[in-house]
Amino acid sequence: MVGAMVTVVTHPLVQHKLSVMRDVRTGVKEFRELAAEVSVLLAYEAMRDLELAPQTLDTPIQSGEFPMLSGKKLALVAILRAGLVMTDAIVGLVPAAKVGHLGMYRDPNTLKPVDYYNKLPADIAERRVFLTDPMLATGGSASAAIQSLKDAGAQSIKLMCILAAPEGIAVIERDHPEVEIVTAAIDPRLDSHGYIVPGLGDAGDRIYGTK
Ligand SMILES: O=P(O)(O)OC[C@H]1O[C@H](OP(=O)(O)OP(=O)(O)O)[C@H](O)[C@@H]1O
Ligand SMILES: O=c1cc[nH]c(=O)[nH]1
Ligand SMILES: [Mg+2]
Repeated sequence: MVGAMVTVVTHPLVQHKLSVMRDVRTGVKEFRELAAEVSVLLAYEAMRDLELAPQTLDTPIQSGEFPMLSGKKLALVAILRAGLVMTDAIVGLVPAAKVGHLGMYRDPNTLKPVDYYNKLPADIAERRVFLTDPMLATGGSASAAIQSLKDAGAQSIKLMCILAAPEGIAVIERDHPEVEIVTAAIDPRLDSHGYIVPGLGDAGDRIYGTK
């Protein structure tokens, strides 16, 4: 734990995979696969507090009471494009989750997020929401996405990212202090173009090969 609301997943597998993602020599296919693997490992931590309730069932040997997921249902929401690789991977762990999409790109001049799509589960107010975006840089995109979720009625939101900058964390803590952040690492700073330093480059471009 760094601040009260930020969890850095320091597991060696996560840290190793993130370092390979950072490597400029890592190609699109491997980068995308690693992003998916890291996302599942982040979800393992982000979902640590899911509720369990005992259920009676029969094993082939004997009946008994065993813990099963209970409580609020889940929603995974991707900030497009790059968050999509994360929800696609995590939904394999929690197949009953509904998946929402928020289309948003960062204007390269103003660094402000531009909305272009919003499709969320109709019952999002009743679900625990895990919002995904690999990069939390200035925090503008994630903060706007969280606001869209709140406007749609979401009550419980966790933000999952692969890499965060202190500036982005500060914006989320300022705008949405109740939102927990789960990340694989916090890098020292942003550059003058709003890129995380040392970072891993442009996540969307590295996932989809668009540069
Ligand atoms: O914290 P911020 O300063 O808002 O920056 C982070 C955003 O920038 C990237 O998306 P981008 O705008 O490149 O869109 P893309 O995913 O479609 O490539 C990234 O995936 C985040 O959504
Ligand atoms: O470093 C950064 C910052 C924003 N978006 C990215 O994809 N990478
Ligand atoms: Mg991008």
